[in-house]
Amino acid sequence: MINSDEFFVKLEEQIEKGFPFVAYRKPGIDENPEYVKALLQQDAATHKVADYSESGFVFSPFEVEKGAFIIPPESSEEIQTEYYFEEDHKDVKKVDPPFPPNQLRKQARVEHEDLVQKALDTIKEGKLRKVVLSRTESVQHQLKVIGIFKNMLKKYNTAFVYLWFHPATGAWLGATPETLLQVERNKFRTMALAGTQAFQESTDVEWGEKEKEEQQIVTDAILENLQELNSGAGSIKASKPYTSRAGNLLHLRTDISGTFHSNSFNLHDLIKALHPTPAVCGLPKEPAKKFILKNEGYDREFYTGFLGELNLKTETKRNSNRRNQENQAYVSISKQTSLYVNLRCIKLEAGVANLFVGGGITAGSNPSLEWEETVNKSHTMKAVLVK
Ligand SMILES: C=C(O[C@H]1C=CC=C(C(=O)O)[C@@H]1O)C(=O)O
Repeated sequence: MINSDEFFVKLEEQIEKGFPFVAYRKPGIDENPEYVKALLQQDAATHKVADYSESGFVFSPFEVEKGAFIIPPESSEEIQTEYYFEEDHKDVKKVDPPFPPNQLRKQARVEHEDLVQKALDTIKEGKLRKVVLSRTESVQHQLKVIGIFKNMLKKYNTAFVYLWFHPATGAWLGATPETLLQVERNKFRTMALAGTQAFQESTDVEWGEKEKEEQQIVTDAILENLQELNSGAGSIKASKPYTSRAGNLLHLRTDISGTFHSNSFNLHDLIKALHPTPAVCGLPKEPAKKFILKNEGYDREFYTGFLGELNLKTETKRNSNRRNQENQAYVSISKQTSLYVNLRCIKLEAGVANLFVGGGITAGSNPSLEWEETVNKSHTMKAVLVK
């Protein structure tokens, strides 16, 4: 454990040297949200994932076939610090930087609404049931990359918060509420997260039919894909859908977990079965992906890809006996995979932050409400770009 000033200086030094690194904090109060970890690669080499038997921190684009990056622990220094979430930072201010100019915003609105309308027409023709459509927005920012990362850590304690830097990808940051996959031995967990409304003081809210359906499509598709993969072996459980908060937003969420018989378990197959879920792509998967690539009109790059620890050896210290006066601790070492969907993310370029926002379109969608939803989602990122 090093102090946080030293930790952030080390990240800055990596950027100066042009060496890849990732710094991140996992979500959840019971999983020590105050620990921020980093893997600092000791050279500028590019490592790519071949078959997911590798170990390290993986960073995959939406189109996995373009190749996922990995930072391997054996070429990296691992550091850790404590950095606290600040209660008084948790309200997400509606920050609206004066950029892009109004004219461009109007144009962006028209373009997004036209795109949604095109999806609605395709849904009506029966070619798609759901498609997730997104856009990117460029915003000027006053803070340096480390300052933006600190803001994310302070504001979003229930998200997976990260800063990734690689000379081949540039700097990406995010605070994502969505787990793609967690695996320990032959147990796994995932979630179906979809449906959005603005948070207004309470998580005890009603959901419309459109949001319920949009989320149910994600749950059903995940369960179906997992069952096919598992061919009846082991068990898969799903919770009831419930409301989950992510900054200034609320989503509908179903937790899914299961076990595989160890001999039928292959991490790569599991990832292929899940990514991209209809929470970021659509249903049926292939036509939805084609629609996105053909019509969105920009390259998603790493937005709606996934990232996180892959087969990473993790030490957990536990007290062997709480009443033991000597407070003896034992260390258990396990291989962990914790992957998250890259949502609510920013790609930083000199002076400009590119934000990525999208939403699920089904037969019940309304183009202007879909635009509003992307605007609401953009506040998650805009709020960390200012002092
Ligand atoms: C695609 C995004 O969110 C997904 C995750 C949660 C809720 C969503 C929705 O309500 O449409 C999206 O499926 C995004 O934030 O850019």
